Amino acid sequence: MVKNRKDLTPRRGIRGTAVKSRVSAGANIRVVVRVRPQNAKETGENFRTVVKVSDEQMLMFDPEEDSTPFFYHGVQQKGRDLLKKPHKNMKFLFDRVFPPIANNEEVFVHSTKDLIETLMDGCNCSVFVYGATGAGKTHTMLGHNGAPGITYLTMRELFHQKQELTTERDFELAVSYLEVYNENVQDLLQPKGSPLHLREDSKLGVMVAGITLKRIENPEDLFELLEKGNKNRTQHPTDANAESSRSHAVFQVYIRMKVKQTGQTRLAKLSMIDLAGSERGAATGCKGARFTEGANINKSLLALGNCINSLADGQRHVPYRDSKLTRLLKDSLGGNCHTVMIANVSPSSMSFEDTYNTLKYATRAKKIKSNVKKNVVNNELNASHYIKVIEELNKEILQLKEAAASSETACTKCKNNDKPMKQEVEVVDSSEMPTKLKTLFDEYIMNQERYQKLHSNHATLDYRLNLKDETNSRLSDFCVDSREKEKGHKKLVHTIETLKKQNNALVYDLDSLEKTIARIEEEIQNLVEAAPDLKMQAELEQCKVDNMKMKYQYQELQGINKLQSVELNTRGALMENMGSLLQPWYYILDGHNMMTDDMRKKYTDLRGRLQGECNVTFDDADSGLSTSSSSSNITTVEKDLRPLKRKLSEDMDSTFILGSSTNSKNAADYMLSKVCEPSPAKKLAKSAKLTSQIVLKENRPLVRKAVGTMGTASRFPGALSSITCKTTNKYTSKHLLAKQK
Ligand SMILES: Nc1ncnc2c1ncn2[C@@H]1O[C@H](COP(=O)(O)OP(=O)(O)OP(=O)(O)O)[C@@H](O)[C@H]1O
Repeated sequence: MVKNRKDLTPRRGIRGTAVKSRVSAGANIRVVVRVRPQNAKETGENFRTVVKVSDEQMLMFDPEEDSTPFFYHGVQQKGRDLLKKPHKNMKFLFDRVFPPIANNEEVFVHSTKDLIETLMDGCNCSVFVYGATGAGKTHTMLGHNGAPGITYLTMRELFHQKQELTTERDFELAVSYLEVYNENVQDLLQPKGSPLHLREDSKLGVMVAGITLKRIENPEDLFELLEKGNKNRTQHPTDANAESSRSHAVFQVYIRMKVKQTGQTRLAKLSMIDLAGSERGAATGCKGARFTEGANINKSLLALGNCINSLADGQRHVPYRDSKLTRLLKDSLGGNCHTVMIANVSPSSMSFEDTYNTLKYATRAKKIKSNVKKNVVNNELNASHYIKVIEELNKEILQLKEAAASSETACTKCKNNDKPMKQEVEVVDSSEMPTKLKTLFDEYIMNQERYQKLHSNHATLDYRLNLKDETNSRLSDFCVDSREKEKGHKKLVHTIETLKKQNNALVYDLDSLEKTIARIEEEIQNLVEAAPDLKMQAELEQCKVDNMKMKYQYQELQGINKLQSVELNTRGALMENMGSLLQPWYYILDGHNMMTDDMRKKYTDLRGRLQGECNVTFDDADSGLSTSSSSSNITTVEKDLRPLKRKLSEDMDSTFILGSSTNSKNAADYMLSKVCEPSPAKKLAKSAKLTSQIVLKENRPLVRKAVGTMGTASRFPGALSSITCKTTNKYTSKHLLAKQK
C-alpha cells in the first residue's frame, strides 16, 4: 500500500496501482447479476429453478433438466414430453454472477469496492440495482441491521480511504437522498410539500433545485440518515413483495477534495440508485393507484431501456428527456461516469418472464461505453487568464452603465411628458397568469409535437441505417467476384452516408428542440412556483402533453414494427432461396467427391440450426400455417413435397378457422382425412388420436401444423423422420416411425 503519495498523480490509483483502465474514456459499464435464494412461497409451491449459476461469470437460464419419464400406452418414451415447452437453455455472461449463497459483503467486494478509488481520483461513479419486484434490489442496496447493504459498505470504504488520505487532502462530504415517484422528485431527508425540479447546468450536470444536502462525518451517521429517508420512501405491498418500494430511490454523495500542497481541487459524485420493480403489471395487481404507479414506473423504466439501447448502439441522440428518472441519471449512464449495474433475479420459475427480461436488459447494458474524465478544478490559473476575466468584467460594467444611463434618460422623458413609464422588465399581472400559462403550454405542445415527429424519423432512420450496415457486412461474405463486391459496397456506402447525413441533421434539430423545451419547462415551473393556484391547470395541460407524447411514441413503435415485418419477410424469402441454391450444390460436390469433412460438418450444423431455431418452438405467438419452416428441410423428396405442403397449408387454412373457432379435435381429424391416403390414414389412426389430444390440450397453431406434416409425411414414408422430427418432436417422429415400420 502506498501511503506517501505527494499529490494526485493522474495515472496512479490510491494503492499505487495503475488505474488507467478504470479512468480511461470509453470503458464499458460493469454489469453483475445477483440471484437471490428461493423464498418460502417458491419452495413451498414446488416451483422449478430456472437460473443456475455455472461459474463466477456465467449463468444458465432455463437449463435442460433431468427429464421426468414420459409414458405413452404404458411405454416409457425417450423423447421430450410434447406437452411441455422446450427449455430455453440459454447461457448469459456477465462481469460477475453471484449465486444465492452470496452475501452483501461479497457483492460489495466484487461490484462497488473498486469504485471508491476511482471516486478519489475525481471521477463520478454510479451504481444502480435493477430487477422485478421482490428480486432483492433493496436487500442488496440497503440490507438490514445484521447484513448491511452495499450503500453502507461502500460508504464505509469511502470513509476508510478518506481517513488514509487526511494528511494530504482536505475533504468535504455531503449526501442527499431523493425518490422519483409518479414522475415527481421528492426529498427523502426533508420532505417538502411540493415536488422538486430538475435543472441542467453545463458545468455541474443535472441538479435538483432545493434538495437537502447533509454533511456526514462517519458511516454510522449514514445509518440514521438512510433509516430516516427510507421511512419517507413510498412503499406499498405487491403480490410479490409485502414491502415493495414503488419509487426509484437515489442516494448521492458529493465529495470535494483539496490537495493541501498544490491547492488542486477535485469534485466527485457517487450515486446509488435503487430502481422500482421492473415487473409486468400482473405481478403487482394492476388496479387503481397501483396501476397509475405501475404505469409511471414502466414509463421511466421504458425510457431507461430506450436510453440504454441508444447508448449501446452508439447513437448520438439519447432520449434522456423522456422521463424524470433518465434526466436525473443522464450523468450516470454513458456520460462522465463509472457505472455498475446490479441486476437482481429470482431463481424460481414463478418469475420466469421477469427474470428473462432482466437478463436481456442487463445484457444490453453491457454494451454501453462511458466517457469518463476527472472533475478537476484548476486553482493555478495563470496571469493571462485573470487579465482576460478582468477585461470581460470591465466590458460588462460598461454595458451596465450604458443601460442604466439610457433608462435614466427614458425616465426623464416620461417625467417630462407626465406619463407613467412603461416597465422594461415584464412583470405578469396575476390575472393574466392563467393566460400566460396557457400560452406557454401551447408553445410547449407545439415544440413537443415537433420533437416527437423528429424523434420518430430519427428512430426509423437509425433502424434503416442498421439494416444497411448489416447488408453491407453480409455482402462481403457473399460476393465472390471482387468487382461485383466493390460495386455493391460502393452503392451501399453511398446510401449509408446519405442516411447518416439526414440523421445528423435530425440530431442537430432534436438537440436544439430539447433546449427550447427545457427553457419552456423552466418558465412553466417558475410561473407555477410564483402562482401555486395554477398547479391544477398546469397538471391538466401536462396530461394533454403526456397523452400526445404517448400517441406519437405508439405511432413510432408501429412504424418500426412495420419495417421489421417487411424485413422479416425479405429475410424469410432470402433463406428459402439460399436453401434451394445450397441443396443442389451440396449434391454436386458430394457426387463429385469434392465435399470436405469441414464443409459437410458446416452444412449439417446449419441444417441443425435451422431445425432447432425454426421448427421446434412452442412460441405462444401465432406461428401461422405457412410451411416455410419445413421448406428449409434438405431431403431428396423436398421438391415433391413442396407443392403438396403448399396445398396442405391452404387446406389447413380453412381447417385453422374451423379448429380455432369450434373444435380442435374436429380440425385435426378433418385435416387428416383430407390429406391422408386411405391406408396410411388407417395406420395413423392411433397417432391421429394422439395428435387430436395434443391439439385439444395445447390448441396451438404449431401443433396443428405438425399434424398436417404428419399427414404429408404419410404419403412419403421415406421423408418421415426428417420432417416429423422438425415440425413436431422426437417423441412423435419415433412413435410414427415405429408404427409405420
Ligand atoms: N440475497 C438475499 N438473501 C436473503 N433474502 C433476500 C435476498 N434478496 C432478497 N431477499 C428477501 O426477499 C424479499 C424481497 O426483497 P427486496 O425487498 O429486496 O426486493 P426488491 O427487489 O427491492 O422489491 P421491490 O421492487 O418490490 O421493492 C425481502 O424479504 C428480502 O429480505
